[in-house]
This record gives sequence, C-alpha cells and structure tokens, in this order.
Amino acid sequence: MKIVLLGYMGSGKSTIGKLLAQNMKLQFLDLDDCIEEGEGMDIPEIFKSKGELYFRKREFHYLEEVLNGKDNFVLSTGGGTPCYGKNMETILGATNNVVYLKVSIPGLVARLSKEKSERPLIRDIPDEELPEFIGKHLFERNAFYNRAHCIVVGDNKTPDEIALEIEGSIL
Ligand SMILES: Nc1ncnc2c1ncn2[C@@H]1O[C@H](COP(=O)(O)OP(=O)(O)OP(=O)(O)O)[C@@H](O)[C@H]1O
Ligand SMILES: O=C(O)C1=C[C@@H](O)[C@@H](O)[C@H](O)C1
Ligand SMILES: [Mg+2]
Repeated sequence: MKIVLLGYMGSGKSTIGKLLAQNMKLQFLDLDDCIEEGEGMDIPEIFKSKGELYFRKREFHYLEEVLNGKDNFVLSTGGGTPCYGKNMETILGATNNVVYLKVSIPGLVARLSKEKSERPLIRDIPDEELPEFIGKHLFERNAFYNRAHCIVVGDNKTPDEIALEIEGSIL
C-alpha cells in the first residue's frame, strides 16, 4: 500500500500524513524531510546555496527512491513536487492512491502568513500580497494537483477528520 498526499504549501500534507499513517499502521514519510536528511541541509539552505533547480533535481531523485524502493507508507510530498518534470507521471505510475488535499486561498493565506520563514518561495512575499501570489501560483499548479485520484477538501475540518475522510477513500 502506497498513499501519496499532494497539495499546496500549508495544505496540511505533513500534519495529516502523520495521522493517516498512524491510523493505517503504515510508515510515514515526508519528502521534504527525506531531502533534508539526504542533503544534510534544511530546505531554505538548499535553495540559498544551491538554487531551486538543484533542489528540484534532488527532489525527483528522492521521490523515485521512495516510490521504487519502499512499500506500505504514506508519503507527504512537497508543495511543488507534482508540478515539475516527470514527477506526476512517476507518482501516478507507482500507486492508485494519490490524494489532493485541497484548501481554499483564504485558508492557505491564514495558515501561511504565520509560517513563511521555512518556505523559501513565499518567505519574501509581503503579507498583503500573499492572497494574489497564492491565487496565481495555485492556478498554475492545480492542473497537476487535479490529476490525483481523489480530492479531499481541507477547510474547516480538523486534521483527524481529514485523515479519516482520506482513509475512507483509499482503495
Ligand atoms: N485541518 C487543519 N486545520 C487547521 N490548521 C491546519 C490543518 N492542517 C494543518 N494545519 C496547520 O497548517 C500549517 C501547515 O500544515 P503542514 O505543515 O502540515 O502543511 P504542508 O502541506 O505539509 O506544507 P508544506 O508543503 O510547506 O510542507 C501547520 O501550522 C498546521 O498545524
Ligand atoms: O511549494 C513548493 O514548491 C515547496 C514546498 C515545500 O514543501 C518545499 O518542498 C519547498 O519549500 C518548495
Ligand atoms: Mg510539509
């Protein structure tokens, strides 16, 4: 069993992935953590010292390593993971349980305005510009996220409720 969670930054993939894995007695894997461990640097450091292109290459490497090398896990991806190169094909080729955790623009803004510093793509966006930035970015990324097998809305629900809803949708 391989479950892959997709969604924008702040949609709750890491929070809900952990709960879902516990509930389903599966291993929890967070692709951002795999990258940080493998590279020996945190994500803001990788972006700063090596650039986004390098990050995207390593992201694909760790994605393939997890999907092809492991089984019985919940994988929370990074917000951009499905949107680059062959990543979405690779994910869809590995499992029939790909879930898009969809959160509204105001919902994402409320969460991310408090947590920008660890997220290099938004850390320098002024709060008043966040809604427009996220709206445009999400519009571009939705084409990838919408290829998931299942979409679960994450607004106005607790992480436990969302994890249960996802569990009910797993094949
Ligand atoms: N259902 C929820 N309701 C309210 N807040 C939530 C919910 N799920 C997650 N959060 C909060 O939203 C913030 C972002 O969650 P999280 O880090 O899990 O997102 P993410 O999708 O993994 O983001 P990233 O792609 O940047 O890794 C955290 O502060 C988390 O506690
Ligand atoms: O949305 C994105 O492109 C990113 C999201 C984070 O999970 C990290 O993978 C990184 O900060 C890039
Ligand atoms: Mg995360």
